[in-house]
Formats: sequence, C-alpha cells, structure tokens
Amino acid sequence: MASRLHVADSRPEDWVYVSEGGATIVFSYRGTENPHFQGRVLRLRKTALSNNDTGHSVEEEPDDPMIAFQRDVISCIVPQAFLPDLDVILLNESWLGAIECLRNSDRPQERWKKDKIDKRRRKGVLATNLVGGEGIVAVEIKPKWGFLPREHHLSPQTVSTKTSTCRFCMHTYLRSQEGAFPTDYCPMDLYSRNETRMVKAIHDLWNAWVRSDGSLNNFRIFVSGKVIKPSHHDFHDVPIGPPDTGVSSSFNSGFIKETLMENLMRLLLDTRVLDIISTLQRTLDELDIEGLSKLCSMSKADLASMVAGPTPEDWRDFIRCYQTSYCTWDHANPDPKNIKHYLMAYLLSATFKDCSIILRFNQGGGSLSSHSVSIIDLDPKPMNKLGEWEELDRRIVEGYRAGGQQKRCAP
Ligand SMILES: O=P(O)(O)O[C@@H]1[C@@H](OP(=O)(O)O)[C@H](OP(=O)(O)O)[C@H](O)[C@H](OP(=O)(O)O)[C@H]1OP(=O)(O)O
Ligand SMILES: Nc1ncnc2c1ncn2[C@@H]1O[C@H](COP(=O)(O)OP(=O)(O)OP(=O)(O)O)[C@@H](O)[C@H]1O
Repeated sequence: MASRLHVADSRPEDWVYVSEGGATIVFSYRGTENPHFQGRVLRLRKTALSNNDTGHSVEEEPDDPMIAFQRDVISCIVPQAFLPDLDVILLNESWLGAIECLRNSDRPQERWKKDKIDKRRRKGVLATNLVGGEGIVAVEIKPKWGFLPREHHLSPQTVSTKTSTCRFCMHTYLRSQEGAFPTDYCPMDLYSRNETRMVKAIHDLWNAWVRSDGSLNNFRIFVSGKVIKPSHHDFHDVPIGPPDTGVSSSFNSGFIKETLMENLMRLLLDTRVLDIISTLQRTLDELDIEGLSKLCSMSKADLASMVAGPTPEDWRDFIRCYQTSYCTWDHANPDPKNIKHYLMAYLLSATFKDCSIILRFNQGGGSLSSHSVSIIDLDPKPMNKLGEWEELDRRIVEGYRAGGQQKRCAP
C-alpha cells in the first residue's frame, strides 16, 4: 500500500471488539465511510495493567514485526491463500484512549483485569477481517501440537511418556491439577486425517466450549463478526441451516451443533491446512527441546542464556537452508555447527504450535470454494523464551509422570 493508513481517519465508534489473545486485542470496522478499512480488523498490542509507563514512544517506531515475518518468512513456507493481508496502520494515543473507554467493557473480565491497550504504540496492524460479514459463521480453532517427538534425544526418564502422550494432553493434565477447565480434546485426533478421530476432536472441542461457556482459547464461534457464547441468547439465532428451513429462528441446539460439526468436517477434510501446520511443527522441531538443549551444551551455551533474536538476513538464510539442505541433515546426530539453524527452526516451530485457524462458512451451505480457511497469529517468538520452554517441558512431563498418567495419543 503506497501511502500509510492512519487510524485517526476513522472514528473509534466505528470499531467494535472482536476478540483477544495474550498479546493483542482485535477490533473490526463497522463504519461505512473509509473504504480502506472495510472488511478489515485492527490488531493492537497490549501491555500489563500494572505498566504505568506514560513516557513518549520512540519517534521512529519499527513496524509490527509480524508484518515482515509473514512477508519474508511465513509466506515462503505457507501458501498465500491461507494468510490474511496485513498492513501497517499509524496510531495515536488519544484515539487509542477513546477506543479503550468505549470498548473495555466488551472484554472478558479475566483479560481487562490483567492488561490494556498499549497506548504508547504508534503502529498497529490492519488485517483481513476473517470473521466478518452478514450471515457468516466462522469457527476459530487453536489446534496446538500435532506430533509426538522422535526418541533420539529424549532422556531415559521422559522417552516412554513423550513418545506416547502428546504435549497438549500432558499440559492439559498439569493445568487441570492447577484448577483449569479439563478438556478431552487431543490435537493428535484433529490432525490424524482419520474421519472418526477428527469428528471426536471437534466434538471434544465443542463439549469443552459448552462446559466452559466459551472461555477456553482453543475454540470460538463467530456469527456475523461477533463471538457467541453457549449461554448467550444470540446462540439461538445461529444462521446455520439452509435459509428456507427457518432453522435460525427455531432454536434447536442439537441441530445447530450437528450442522456446524458437519460443515466443519467437510471443510477440514477438504483443506490441507492441518497437514501444513503439523508438518511444519514436526520438521522444524526435529530434536525436541531436550535435544536442542544438549546441542547447546555441546557448544558451551545454555538455552536460558539465548537472547539475541535472528535478524531478517538470518531468517532469509534459514529459509534457504530449510528449503534445501535441512532435510538431508542427520537429525539423530546433529552437527553442532548447525546450532543457529536448529535454534531458529525451533522458534519457527513454536509459532506454528501456537497459531490458530479460522474456518468461514456462508449461510446455507454453498460450494466448498465459497468457504475459506486461514491461519492467524503467526507472530515470531523471541529467543529468550527458549529457557522457559525447556523449564515448562520439564514441569509438564514430570507432573504427568508423577500423576501416574499413561494416555496413549495415537500418531
Ligand atoms: O506454551 P503454551 O503451549 O501453553 O502456549 C502459550 C499459549 O497458551 P495455550 O497453551 O495456547 O493456552 C498462550 O495463549 P493464551 O495467552 O493463554 O491465550 C500464548 O499464546 C503464549 O504465547 P505468547 O507468550 O503470547 O507468545 C503461548 O506460549 P508459547 O509456548 O507459544 O510461547
Ligand atoms: N484477521 C483476523 N480476523 C478476525 N479475527 C481475528 C483476526 N486476527 C485475530 N483475530 C481474533 O483476535 C484474537 C486474538 O488474535 P491473536 O490470536 O493474533 O492474538 P494473540 O494475542 O497473539 O494470541 P495468543 O495469546 O493466542 O498468542 C484471535 O484469537 C481471533 O479471535
């Protein structure tokens, strides 16, 4: 886009709350006046509520790193059709203050108690609105880790557990011990390409969605751009059947569930998106965090001390390597001279382990091509997370083993 977009070319009232994650909050444009904003969402960075830093932001703030990362890295390994368009949008503090006042009450309590829009930012992201449109039903799934690690680099203590139970199921167990909502969802079922297991996966996501009243972060349903909760009245008006059936006015939750699940299954069986995500997760994480840690020790370093993030040139170099020689390396005996690329591969794998997909259906069915599938939240992960991931992996596996759990997650 030649000239820069400015959020102040729209009114805060023209933007409505869509949803948020741990790091960002998203609003969609409902105005009619600015064609640049039609069909788009505004993705803004958040900061901790306790952060009272009111100092001025840097004059030349860099663009949100997600934009260059999608352009230079992600789009080399994920087909463009799955990616939303992203543009830089200029922000200003008073406009951000105004939208915060207007929309803070639309946010879930557990979020507004913790964080707020980072009003010092001068740049945000404008992206394709993947959930908007009258009569559009969109489902967001955060599928998480879709593979079991190879045994090469696992310790004798962890090998049998980590090659039997997937990381998500072990993490769910740990979280349930800490009081979180339990879920039966297993990503290995969703990624399995086996219809029966995939049906089970989406039913498990649905059931946890209902039990938690939509508060989990791995399954969301949007109708005409607005998130719905199982307990909301608007759930009764999901326009899910063919228009002439009158389904949307005669509420029948069983029917809505079955029809939605059927549509989801059709789309999931038709798309390569899950294959693409799990293949990238697995091939970029050939060593497991345990193997990566050992490789680091061989180079006289430790994961917790890794801080310097890769430069754009490093990423270009990595992508070239990933698309050529990387697959010929002997990952069972990794060469310490390749440590940098193994670290970058792990970072990139982490992005795909944490992304979400959005599946859109037009009201009343329609051909598969009139529906769409996209991947969101493909942010780069920072190098200084490696130490945390190593520690979290240890806690997850130890907690699982200590609890005497032995679930088998079939590959
Ligand atoms: O570690 P995980 O698997 O729990 O993933 C974190 C997510 O938790 P989840 O398991 O999806 O509920 C977590 O999701 P929530 O904020 O809990 O919705 C974040 O996505 C976090 O990434 P970041 O620190 O914001 O970059 C994620 O951290 P990363 O591991 O991707 O850095
Ligand atoms: N392009 C989009 N169109 C519509 N909705 C979107 C879009 N991008 C994000 N969202 C909504 O906003 C939410 C937050 O976005 P995103 O997942 O990118 O944030 P995040 O803070 O990085 O999340 P996480 O904590 O999971 O890493 C998403 O879960 C989704 O519901």
